Amino acid sequence: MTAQIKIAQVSKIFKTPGDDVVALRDINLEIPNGQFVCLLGPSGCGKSTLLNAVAGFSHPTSGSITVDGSLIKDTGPDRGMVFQEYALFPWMTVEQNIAFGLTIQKMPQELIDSKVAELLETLKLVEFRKRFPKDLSGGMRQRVAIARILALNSPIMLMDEPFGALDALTRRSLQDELLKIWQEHKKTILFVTHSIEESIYLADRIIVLTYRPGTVKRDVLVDIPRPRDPSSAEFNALKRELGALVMEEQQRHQQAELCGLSSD
Ligand SMILES: Nc1ncnc2c1ncn2[C@@H]1O[C@H](COP(=O)(O)OP(=O)(O)OP(=O)(O)O)[C@@H](O)[C@H]1O
Repeated sequence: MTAQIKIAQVSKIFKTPGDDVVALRDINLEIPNGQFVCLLGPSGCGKSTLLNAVAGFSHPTSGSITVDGSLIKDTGPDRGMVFQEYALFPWMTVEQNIAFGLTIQKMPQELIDSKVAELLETLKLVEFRKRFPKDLSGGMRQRVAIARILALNSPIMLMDEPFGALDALTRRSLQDELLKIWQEHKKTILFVTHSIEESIYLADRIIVLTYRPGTVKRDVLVDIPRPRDPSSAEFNALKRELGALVMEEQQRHQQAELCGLSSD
């Protein structure tokens, strides 16, 4: 399956009692099939707002988002979302959580069973299949969340800081698994992070956003062969370059907060 996301002149304004918050302004992005794209920027620059608009959870105030030429009006099976907070059903076991979307689609039971068995294998969850989410570590829960999205076979995976709450080792091992899955299943991935290192480790392309309003500050193609070595010179050169860009936005954020405080 193939997909292409086209974001054209997208702006998003949140109306609040005090003020209007311009979260995104005139975002233009074209994401080809199979590209791994990271949205990078400090807190509040609109990363989640943009991802939610692509997911169809909320609508842009102006502009349009299309997938394969069709306007996004709602959520859809072509776009699977993985959140930071492991959105699993607590009353279902691991295998029931993974099977959920397929059951809803009324897939024949033998097909569901074989699909779930394959995903349990891929995500190294076989021995945990009868457990409930509360009896799993954060890393395990996130594996289940990823398996659940893969079960639906969405050509596009939308991921909102999925590894943000994990320790460094678990995070690296899930990043490696995600890269493997992405290469094997040829997904298009839009991945939100505020970790510069994570974005360089994972992405084909990094979109740095400005702080309020969120606009595209830099569109960077990452031309480093995989597997990428975070201690290599080219990795560190890019890290410094992106670090300077993100820092500028971080400072704008702090200044905006200080101005807000002094006007209180
Ligand atoms: N429902 C809402 N109502 C009002 N303002 C909102 C709403 N949702 C987001 N915002 C504002 O829009 C801006 C962008 O928020 P968003 O959550 O997209 O940023 P982010 O880059 O994902 O940040 P973080 O990394 O902290 O999640 C922020 O200033 C935020 O306060």
